Amino acid sequence: MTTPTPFGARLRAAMDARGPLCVGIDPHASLLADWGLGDDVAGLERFTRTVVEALAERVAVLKPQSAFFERFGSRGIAVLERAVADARAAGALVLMDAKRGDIGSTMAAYAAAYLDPASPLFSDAVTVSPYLGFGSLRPALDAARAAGAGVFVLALTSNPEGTEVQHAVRPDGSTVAATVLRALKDENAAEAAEGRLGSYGAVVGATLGRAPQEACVDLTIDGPLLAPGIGAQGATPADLPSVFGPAIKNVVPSVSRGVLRHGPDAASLVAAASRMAEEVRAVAE
Ligand SMILES: O=C(O)c1cc(=O)[nH]c(=O)n1[C@@H]1O[C@H](COP(=O)(O)O)[C@@H](O)[C@H]1O
Repeated sequence: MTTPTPFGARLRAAMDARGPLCVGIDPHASLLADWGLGDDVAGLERFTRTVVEALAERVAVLKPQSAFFERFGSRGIAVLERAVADARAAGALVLMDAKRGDIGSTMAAYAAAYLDPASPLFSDAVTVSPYLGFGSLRPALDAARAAGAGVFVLALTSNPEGTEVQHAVRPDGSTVAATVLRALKDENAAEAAEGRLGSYGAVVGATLGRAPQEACVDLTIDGPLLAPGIGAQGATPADLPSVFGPAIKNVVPSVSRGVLRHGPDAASLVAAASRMAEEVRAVAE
């Protein structure tokens, strides 16, 4: 059996070739309505197919938000499966935004769902939540390594409520977020030693302003940093340097509604993503 190319290396190649932008596929009911589509499986299917056809050959990463598919039950999941396969076939990396988190034995089942190449929902990477303890994520971390896939762990999220958990201080004086980031750096050590981007990423909101730099949060995890919050949540690409400092070279800026609101016209979606990619390029260089 051949060893799969690690996710971090595949992501770096995609970022170099296409720019680092991630576009989220978040079929909100309000967006379906704005696009003239029904809030039903047919509308979901049309919305998703339009986004994948417009962007999967262009952007580095597409990030379907599982919740918007789950709300339609098994037929929604079928649309999600198809989107994952079509997007990957067109050359985009698929980051499944599922934010799973559970005890280790259940996490193993989530890993089987998203990180086992035999699964219909197998994705290049998945988002997970570390709030049952970073160690509970071990089955996902191990499954990702075996499959050449990646894991993005919530560290400093874009929403204002996140601070009550993430900024909590542990008995050793470090914050919960810093502990998560340090654990990710350890996971990435082997790939970093070979000079490669690690496969274990952190989620750090683009909305945080200078807070991480002022608090001296160490974002040098040797892996990718997913930065959601651009667009509808108020952040812009121009905010990225002050949030991330020198770690900006590993940032994957993520936008959903800020691009999706330009649909349903495919050319308008492409133009919106291109504008965003250009703004990102201007600040990341
Ligand atoms: O993991 C995520 O993608 C994520 C983490 C975070 O801290 N904040 C955040 O907004 N997200 C997701 O990123 C997307 C943001 O969507 P927009 O606000 O429309 O760009 C949603 O799918 C959120 O679930």
